[in-house]
Amino acid sequence: EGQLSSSHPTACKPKTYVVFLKVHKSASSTIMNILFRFGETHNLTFALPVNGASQLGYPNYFLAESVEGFSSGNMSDFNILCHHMRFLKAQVQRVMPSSTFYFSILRNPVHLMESSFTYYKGLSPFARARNLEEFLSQPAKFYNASAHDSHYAKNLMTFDFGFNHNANFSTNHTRQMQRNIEEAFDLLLLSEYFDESMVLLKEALCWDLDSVVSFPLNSREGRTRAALSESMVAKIKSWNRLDWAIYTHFNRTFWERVDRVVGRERMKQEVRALCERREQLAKTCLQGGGSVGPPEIRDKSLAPLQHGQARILGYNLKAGLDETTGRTCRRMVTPELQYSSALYRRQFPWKPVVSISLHIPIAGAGQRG
Ligand SMILES: Nc1ncnc2c1ncn2[C@@H]1O[C@H](COP(=O)(O)OS(=O)(=O)O)[C@@H](OP(=O)(O)O)[C@H]1O
Repeated sequence: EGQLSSSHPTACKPKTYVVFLKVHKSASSTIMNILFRFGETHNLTFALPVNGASQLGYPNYFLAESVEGFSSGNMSDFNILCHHMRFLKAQVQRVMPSSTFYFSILRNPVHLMESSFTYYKGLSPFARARNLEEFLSQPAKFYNASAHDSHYAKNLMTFDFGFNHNANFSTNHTRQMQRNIEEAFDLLLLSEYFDESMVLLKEALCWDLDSVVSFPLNSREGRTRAALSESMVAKIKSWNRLDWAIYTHFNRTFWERVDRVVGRERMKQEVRALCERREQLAKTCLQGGGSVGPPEIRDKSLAPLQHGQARILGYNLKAGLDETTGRTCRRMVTPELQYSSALYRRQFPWKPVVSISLHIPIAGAGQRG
């Protein structure tokens, strides 16, 4: 256990009321794992989707009633809300206390869309396009703005934050969105600067380094990643103009915050410490020290959901770990659906778990929770 903990004395008090808007395809599953572990090890209560579902009513707007225990009034003190939702603050505030810390993460829309295309290839906007290049050459041929799953193909971040992903671009409109997000959230992170983001997060939450160390989850194998030409990059930016405006704005405020809160020099040191800790844990926990493709995953309870044309990597744990180390390591590599079900069983042992439902809609099958 000594090998696994590194605690620093701190003057602040760790925050334990947290909302994380889990924006799709933005490293959000890795952050969710961090929150799951912190909540589980500190005995906190999660605002989990009703009936053990994997999302909070998505793609419909979030409703307090989609949280298990809320309607019945059996449960009134929720600490962490972090499953996929379409954000609606007024509803979230019905569940969470006013002192709650709100944060989310953004990703460069170019990479986000490339990831989304591969992962959601079966959905209606993408199903008929042979590849992303073909989709981008004639989006109008494939994209129907009123399709129930259209947001996966356009301005996905805008949609997840609760705005209209098909709205026309105007500077006024994007300013308004940025302002609304700024008012609703205490911290916006960036997937491209994941480690710097974790440093900002631990500072803001007053958590220690070990609480924010993670292994990347939900990562695709390199060969399912499409190369993007300059012209494709330009097309993705203009197709996702609202997302681009949000991303560039919060990219700027991110670095302003780094300068204000941490400073570049200390940031470098903190990131180094985080990387060292991750490498140390990888050596301790992981067979081969890193991720493996789906067929190589031996323990099927640790296999991540495979979807669309993406091949999602997973991990094998080293054999012979002692009990405490094994438990810590296992938590770090447990995929979202399995971990979420385990938390549901822990919180509602008397309720039957219906099934581990897919967290993505199937084309033509309507909306799923
Ligand atoms: N630590 C870290 N740093 C940077 N990027 C990371 C990290 N962890 C996960 N990822 C990448 O995030 C993508 C998956 O995002 P999500 O987990 O949000 O997807 S999902 O919407 O919940 O299915 C997925 O992107 P793609 O591989 O491009 O598909 C992951 O590789």
